[in-house]
Amino acid sequence: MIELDHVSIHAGEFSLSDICMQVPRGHYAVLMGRTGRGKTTILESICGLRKVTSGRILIDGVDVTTWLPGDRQIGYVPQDLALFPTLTVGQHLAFALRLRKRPQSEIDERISQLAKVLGITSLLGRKVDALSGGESQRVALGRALSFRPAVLLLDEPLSALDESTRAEMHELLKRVKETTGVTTLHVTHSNEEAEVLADQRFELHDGVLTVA
Ligand SMILES: Nc1ncnc2c1ncn2[C@@H]1O[C@H](COP(=O)(O)OP(=O)(O)OP(=O)(O)O)[C@@H](O)[C@H]1O
Repeated sequence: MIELDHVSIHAGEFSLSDICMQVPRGHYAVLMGRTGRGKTTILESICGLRKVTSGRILIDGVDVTTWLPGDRQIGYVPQDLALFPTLTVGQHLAFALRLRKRPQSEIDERISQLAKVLGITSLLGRKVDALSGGESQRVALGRALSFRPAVLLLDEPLSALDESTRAEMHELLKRVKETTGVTTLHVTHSNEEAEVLADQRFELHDGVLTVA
């Protein structure tokens, strides 16, 4: 479960006040709203990349407001993906598990399982710089899911893709939702995406978050 309890956030001149949100465990929620309204700011606060000035953030009932990002068990796919140019696809899938000092046999098994689910087995040895947009999205999603996070945050993951790749990614995200049951918050501008994927829809307008 993701819970924002009367959260306020300041970023330079921009601020959000008294934001409340609840995404029950296993739900797939989308967050919509016009550009510059603070959707990314909310995701960054949930994963700990941005401090909140008041209120609490809870993950599965635990108050993580002051926790470091790495301790929150959150998988995050940022808008620009932030792939590592010097690492291969396989090393991206292994990254979070190596940080957590998981045994090599477990890492190998997880890489092979994830690559199969994401359809990127043939890319495992490739560097990421020459991947297509859809392939890069799959790698970023794999890196975020690798350590079986409690929560997955997706920031406009499909906006740069062509229509048929987007449709493939919708199917993939639906499969991830069904097979992992990970609680997901997905920022999008696409009504179609919301219709295909969402159990729950939030809209952010002029600093007010509403359930649509
Ligand atoms: N570090 C910062 N300093 C000053 N202003 C900031 C900072 N970070 C974000 N902002 C401002 O906060 C506002 C909200 O930005 P944010 O990226 O959260 O919006 P968004 O709803 O995700 O937009 P988009 O749909 O275009 O991605 C914007 O006006 C942005 O310029």
